[in-house]
Amino acid sequence: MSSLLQVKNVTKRFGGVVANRNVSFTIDEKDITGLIGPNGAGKSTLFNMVSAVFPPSEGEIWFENHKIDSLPSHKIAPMGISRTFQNLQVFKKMTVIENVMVGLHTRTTSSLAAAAFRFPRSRKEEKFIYENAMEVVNFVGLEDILEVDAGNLPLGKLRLLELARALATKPKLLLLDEIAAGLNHQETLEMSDLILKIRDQGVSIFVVEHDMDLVMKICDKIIVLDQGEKIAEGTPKAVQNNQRVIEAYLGASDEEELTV
Ligand SMILES: Nc1ncnc2c1ncn2[C@@H]1O[C@H](COP(=O)(O)OP(=O)(O)OP(=O)(O)O)[C@@H](O)[C@H]1O
Repeated sequence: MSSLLQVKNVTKRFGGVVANRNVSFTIDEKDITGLIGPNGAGKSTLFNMVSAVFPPSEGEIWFENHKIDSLPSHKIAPMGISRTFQNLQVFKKMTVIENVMVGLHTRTTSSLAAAAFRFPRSRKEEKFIYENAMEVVNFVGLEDILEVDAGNLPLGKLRLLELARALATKPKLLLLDEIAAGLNHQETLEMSDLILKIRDQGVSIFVVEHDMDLVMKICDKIIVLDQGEKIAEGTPKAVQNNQRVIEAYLGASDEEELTV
């Protein structure tokens, strides 16, 4: 199996705070890779660097044959990297289908102005965008609420909409930022199945997640951070039995649990 993404000796400093120190790992094709660690371990910082929210202070990030660590986020989306946000980036006054269609504009060439004036070329693009949006809406199971405003949706449906928006650009690498946060048990199970279904379509997935049940169930490989450093990497079982990992979680707050 070849690696799709390589994180090489990445360090991130915020002033005097070292949020990540010398972290290296790879994400392999068609794998689900999880990123876990106690509060403040540096998960969000690492995730944000992989999705080009900000660059590392030191080290490199490679996607396929491209060095992406100093690219802006709008440049990595067309390369095939897409992410969801824990704090949901949906437009509340737009319908479900409109939200997904807006997400697809990054992949088309006409400007928004051209789309607004409905030039012939943009009409063709609009059809393309609509059909692609419908495909992902069906895939995540939101087809019955196409015309409902996002602002009227419960959290479970909003998380599916956020996922649909990220999937619409047909990523090779999908980054999921706490996609199960706030979901009930049944919704979390459905989300796990959906993530596995996405992987079965050939997409590599990188998840940062507090829900250990979900992580242990779906991940092929887990990276564990503690105080900014990678302390373990391996299968869910290996990581769960790793002494350093157990100690890191035992030293963490009561909210954090490694057991499943
Ligand atoms: N913009 C920033 N400026 C200064 N310090 C930061 C910034 N972002 C993160 N940090 C610090 O970097 C460290 C790692 O934070 P980070 O949010 O990446 O951890 P985390 O594992 O995602 O935590 P949590 O599970 O609580 O979300 C923390 O000490 C945090 O206070």
